[in-house]
Amino acid sequence: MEKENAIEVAHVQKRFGDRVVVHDVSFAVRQGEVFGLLGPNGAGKTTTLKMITTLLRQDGGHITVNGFDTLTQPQMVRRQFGLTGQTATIDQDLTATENLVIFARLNGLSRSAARARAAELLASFDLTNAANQRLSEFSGGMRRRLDLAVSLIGAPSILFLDEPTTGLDPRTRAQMWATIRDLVQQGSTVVLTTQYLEEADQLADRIALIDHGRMVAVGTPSQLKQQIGGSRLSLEVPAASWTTPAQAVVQKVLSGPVMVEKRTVTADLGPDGLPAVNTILQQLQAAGVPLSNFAMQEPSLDDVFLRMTVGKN
Ligand SMILES: Nc1ncnc2c1ncn2[C@@H]1O[C@H](COP(=O)(O)OP(=O)(O)OP(=O)(O)O)[C@@H](O)[C@H]1O
Repeated sequence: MEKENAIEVAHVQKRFGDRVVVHDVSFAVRQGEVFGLLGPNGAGKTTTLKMITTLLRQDGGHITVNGFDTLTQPQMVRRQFGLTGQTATIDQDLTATENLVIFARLNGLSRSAARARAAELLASFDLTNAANQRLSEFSGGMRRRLDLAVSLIGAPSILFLDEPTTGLDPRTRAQMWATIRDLVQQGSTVVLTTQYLEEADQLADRIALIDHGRMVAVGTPSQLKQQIGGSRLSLEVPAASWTTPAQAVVQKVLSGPVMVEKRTVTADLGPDGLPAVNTILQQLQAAGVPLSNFAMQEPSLDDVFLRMTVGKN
């Protein structure tokens, strides 16, 4: 059976004064997936997230979260999710346990249930040893993990992570990724915004690419990569004199442009893919063109990002 979408955003628009910062954006987030909102600075990611989480009202279009409308049922919508990126709401002078207990009590848990939930979350975020440490003594990575723990107190089915690993070192970032993957394994739906393409590539099942308030593309990381031309073929010949015959063979098989730089011939494979590579290799052999190196490279999300977005004016 087809699962209901966790979030539906339909033709949403947002203006600040006369300036339209989100134009007719539509997408759906499926239950249990990690959905990445990606785009350059000022693209409208945070504004979109704020509308979904009822912190801002859209000027046009509809948004539902687990079937509840953000404009007419905002309280029901708020019960569906946890939100991180709100470290400001955490008290620096209190310990990790005290902070978690306060949030758990605010979520309606009894004193003993709140303490139990705090201990459970500290354990799952590897913070048990820091349970009685004040947050002012926490490192950036520990704080980020506690922030995520706080957002999970109410066991939400949807989690919004606004740039969850900005400013973290590579090891701590990898730990956060593992934590997020665990949450998804347990059935959570995650929407994350990120500036890190690698993060989107690592975590997101699907990505919406936003630029200047418009949706530029939506799809799995590999669909987005294919949209900008599929894999790239790169052939290196042992001497510069071989580049012309090698280029001629590649040009005969592929329709797009073939580039030559020193002893290397490169071209986008386009939709022809592997069969074209086979033909090229056979024809090179038949023409007696030797190769010193051969590579096929998938475009990176960086390539997608750079080709599909313009960024700030
Ligand atoms: N309250 C506001 N009033 C006026 N303009 C705003 C307001 N909030 C955001 N904007 C503008 O809307 C545009 C989109 O901002 P938004 O914060 O959604 O972008 P973003 O994609 O999250 O960018 P970043 O990656 O830099 O966080 C920006 O040009 C921003 O200056």
